[in-house]
Amino acid sequence: MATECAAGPRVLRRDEWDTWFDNLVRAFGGGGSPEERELDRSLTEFDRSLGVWDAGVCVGTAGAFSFRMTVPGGASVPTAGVTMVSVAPTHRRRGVLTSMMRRQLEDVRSWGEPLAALTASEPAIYGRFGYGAATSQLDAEIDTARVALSVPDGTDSVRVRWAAPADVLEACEAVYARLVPGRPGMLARQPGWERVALIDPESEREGASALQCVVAERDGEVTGFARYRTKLGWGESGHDGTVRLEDLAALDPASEAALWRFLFGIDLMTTLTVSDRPVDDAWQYLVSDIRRCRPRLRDALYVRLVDVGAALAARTYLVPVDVVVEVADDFCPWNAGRWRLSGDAKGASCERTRDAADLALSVRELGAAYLGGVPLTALAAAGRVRELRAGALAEASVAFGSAVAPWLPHGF
Ligand SMILES: CC(=O)SCCNC(=O)CCNC(=O)[C@H](O)C(C)(C)COP(=O)(O)OP(=O)(O)OC[C@H]1O[C@@H](n2cnc3c(N)ncnc32)[C@H](O)[C@@H]1OP(=O)(O)O
Repeated sequence: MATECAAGPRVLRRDEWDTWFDNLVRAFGGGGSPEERELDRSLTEFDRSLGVWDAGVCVGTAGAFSFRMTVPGGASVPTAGVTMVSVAPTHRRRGVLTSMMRRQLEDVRSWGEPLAALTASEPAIYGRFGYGAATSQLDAEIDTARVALSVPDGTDSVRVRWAAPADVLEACEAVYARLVPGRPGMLARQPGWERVALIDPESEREGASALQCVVAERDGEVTGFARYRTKLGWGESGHDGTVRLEDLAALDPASEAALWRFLFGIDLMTTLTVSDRPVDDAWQYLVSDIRRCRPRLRDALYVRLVDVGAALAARTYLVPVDVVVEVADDFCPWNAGRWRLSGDAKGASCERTRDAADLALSVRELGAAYLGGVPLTALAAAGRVRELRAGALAEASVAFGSAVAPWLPHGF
């Protein structure tokens, strides 16, 4: 009965983790390998995890990793990485999730973290809690037998070397760390998270090989890496294998191109599948036939401004902007009202004001636009942003942009 959960969400104790996690596994329909379970246990931040209990049985789970996320301008902003959300099938649609989201956002605010972010199992769930879809991911299925790649000057000076993923992890992490400040949405690596990339249970491979790795090197220095799998296939006309890219990062265009050239050219493979890539990923501009790459977009990172003033002041703006925004936020009423945002490419301030509003929007739209991946003009065209002073929409929309597409390289 709903009344038995009246105590509401409370912080998870260490000795409760197994039953708490079992609820999560059941809610997701089962699955997961022992390796992944142990990794999830080690990454759980107990004092930031909530459970709901009914007559001694766990019926609700939610966690909030302590991440730092890059925002436009390059600042690394404390961000609650909302995760492991589940409600027992026996207790759904009674407000258990709502109670956890309410408690969690109050906690995040009290920790002084201006942002919360998540990837959603279903896009319909989190808008009501003020999360906006802020990034898209690019997926593609590239016909490498027919699509050619033209690489930039300097590519031949990059050496591509095979390596066991664990042996080069440190060098790959160094590449990742150098890229983090340059792209909104990227997360600074927290201790333990480097292991996520190496978890490779056979049960999750779907018939493909174990994880492979190549590094790009110039003058003995690692300048990029790609992790991938191969799956051999034979059709009536011969080989028909697939390369499945898991992860790729590079510090310069030639290293990037060298890695893509390697992936396009593996013998016996005719398809390269890529997923979770940034929408401005470089390979799209190297290929001879983008149509045969079958690119697709999907919603990826959802962002919630937990403290509107601090969040808007933490990023920079592509062009000078001075606007008053009227924010609606029923779920976190401390954000509601008018804010004057003044900023440029060097910095910004965002303070409460009694001045007349130039734009009106909900905190969900602000979350969608925050990383610069969704134009305010597009949201206005959908009726989600209202312009109250002529010219304010164009001014703010350009200012909120990002020179580099925001991207979350991995889920959490
Ligand atoms: C960040 C992450 O971890 S994402 C993972 C989320 N978890 C899952 O997908 C696991 C499987 N699903 C579940 O565990 C549950 O269905 C949950 C967590 C999605 C929802 O939990 P519930 O306790 O049923 O949600 P709650 O009762 O608070 O619902 C609040 C509102 O959201 C709506 N809602 C809840 N789930 C969904 C959904 N999947 N799709 C659409 N609407 C939904 C409800 O209808 C309700 O709407 P209302 O306020 O208009 O009445």
